[in-house]
Amino acid sequence: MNKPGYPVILNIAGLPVVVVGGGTVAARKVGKLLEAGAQVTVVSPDLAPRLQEWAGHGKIRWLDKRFEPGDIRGARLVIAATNDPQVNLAVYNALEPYQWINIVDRPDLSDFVVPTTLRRGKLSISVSTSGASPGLAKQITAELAERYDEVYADYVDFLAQCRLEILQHVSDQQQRQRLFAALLDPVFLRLTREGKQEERSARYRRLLSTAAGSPAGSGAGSATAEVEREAGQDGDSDPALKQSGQQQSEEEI
Ligand SMILES: C[C@@]1(CC(=O)O)C2=NC(=C\c3[nH]c(c(CCC(=O)O)c3CC(=O)O)Cc3[nH]c(c(CC(=O)O)c3CCC(=O)O)/C=C3\N/C(=C\2)[C@@H](CCC(=O)O)[C@]3(C)CC(=O)O)/[C@H]1CCC(=O)O
Ligand SMILES: NC(=O)c1ccc[n+]([C@@H]2O[C@H](COP(=O)([O-])OP(=O)(O)OC[C@H]3O[C@@H](n4cnc5c(N)ncnc54)[C@H](O)[C@@H]3O)[C@@H](O)[C@H]2O)c1
Repeated sequence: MNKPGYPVILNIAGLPVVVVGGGTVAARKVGKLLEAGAQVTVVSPDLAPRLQEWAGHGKIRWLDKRFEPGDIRGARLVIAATNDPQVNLAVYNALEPYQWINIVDRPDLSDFVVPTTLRRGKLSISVSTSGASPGLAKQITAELAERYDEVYADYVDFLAQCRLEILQHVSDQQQRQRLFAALLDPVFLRLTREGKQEERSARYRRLLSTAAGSPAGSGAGSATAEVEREAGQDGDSDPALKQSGQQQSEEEI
């Protein structure tokens, strides 16, 4: 890869992936593939302990043999992860045009490289140096792990739920954008961190009722009321918010 590449999150669930090699690096790649729900086959005359465990539990298919070109037939993704550059090159040469390959010792020939990824529920933070320094990518991810801690999993679920409700029930575009921006007020993260889910929810309802009351929101008023009815809560409208119609900072709310 000479260019920075095109970052994506692949939906690989249920699709066949072949990993050639059964060492430490192969085990790391397989771990991420299993998290994504891929159907993994490992081709190798031996397996690292984690791979042995997965094979023992039927989580991966193991072909106990040295690589041959027919082993990658039908795979959507292929990972060449042996410690023998000639074998890795042989895997590359066996590819069909529709197959995408990651060669762990040849980023220059690879169709894709794997970033480090920090996961917090639905939040994924991936870091890549495009092969320049995988160690640095790992270090930066460790720093981000402190800043974006486990609380973010619940916080992102909350944002997703609110966003879905707003998309379903608020038809006015400007009104939606204002609500989405207001949802990102740090107060919602703080309340999540403090375990105050009820207060968080009340504030969200207040935000909705404010939107319903503001002049720009008049077109969305009934829809917003519908969201509140469904949630079984009254909108506790906040006059300060109603007046400004702007996103409020944590101090202002
Ligand atoms: C991010 C991560 C994801 C993963 O593998 O899941 C990943 N490498 C990780 C760790 C790591 N890799 C290496 C070290 C030792 C320190 C060092 O050398 O820096 C460490 C650190 C450690 O292990 O602690 C050595 C290394 N890596 C590559 C080569 C070959 C070469 O460069 O030619 C060599 C030299 C081998 C040799 O000695 O000859 C190549 C690749 N490694 C990549 C990904 C891709 C580019 C990623 C990017 O920069 O964006 C790329 C191009 C291809 C690919 O594998 O996709 C994972 C972090 C997992 C985590 O978060 O824990
Ligand atoms: N991309 C990365 O993140 C990264 C990190 C470190 C090292 N590396 C590179 O990855 C290579 C593998 O590292 P490792 O620590 O997993 O090595 P390892 O020695 O632990 O494992 C190598 C595996 O390849 C298998 N193998 C060898 N020949 C084979 C063949 N013909 N067919 C099938 N399987 C075969 C071995 O049986 C073994 O299971 C290293 O040589 C290095 O070049 C890449």
